[in-house]
Amino acid sequence: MLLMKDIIRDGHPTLREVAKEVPLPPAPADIETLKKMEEFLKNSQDPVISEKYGLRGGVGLAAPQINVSKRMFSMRVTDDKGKEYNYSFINPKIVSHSVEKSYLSSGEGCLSVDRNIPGYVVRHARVTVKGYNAKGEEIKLRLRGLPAIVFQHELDHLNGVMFYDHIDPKNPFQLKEDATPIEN
Ligand SMILES: CC(C)(C)[C@H](NC(=O)Nc1cc(F)cc(F)c1)C(=O)N(CC(=O)NO)CC1CCCC1
Ligand SMILES: [Zn+2]
Repeated sequence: MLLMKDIIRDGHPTLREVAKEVPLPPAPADIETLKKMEEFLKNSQDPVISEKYGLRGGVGLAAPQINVSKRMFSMRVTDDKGKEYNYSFINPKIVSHSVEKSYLSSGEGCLSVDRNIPGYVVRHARVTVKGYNAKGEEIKLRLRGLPAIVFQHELDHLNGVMFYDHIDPKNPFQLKEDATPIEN
């Protein structure tokens, strides 16, 4: 099982690489990697297992964070209506997005960043996304709220972008046009 020691931290060059497209249908090794990422998120959200192994409660994990520079990530998050989004994406893309913006009112963190970085990360409020699952089937979803934020945060990792790249150090809590806060 993946542990926190398997997650590379800010400063590791892989986090700044543009990850490579995954050939389809996915190879067994890639499917195995995705399964381990899904398992990590599940374990990290389990009160007993996360406590026993010291896992931070993760809602998303991108392959570059375990030093695999490939375009895939897993997300495991519930929206404000209690709908679960447990998806692993291979070669994910945003195909369209809203003009409106939103942000986590508590700011963002990252499993690969061991310090608090205050500030708002303004993202698209709604995104239409597509990718492939571990079976190589196309997935197309419309996301909003926390699932939309998680998708965009994980996609950034595939492009070598960290959440704090979006924060203006001179005015970290500045809000461009009326962005909608997502409370958590
Ligand atoms: C880094 C950590 C704080 C563990 C973060 N968890 C998180 O934000 N949980 C959360 C947020 C809510 F808004 C409501 C709720 F119920 C739980 C996380 O997993 N990630 C994943 C990550 O680092 N992926 O690379 C960071 C999140 C920041 C915004 C989206 C993902
Ligand atoms: Zn992250």
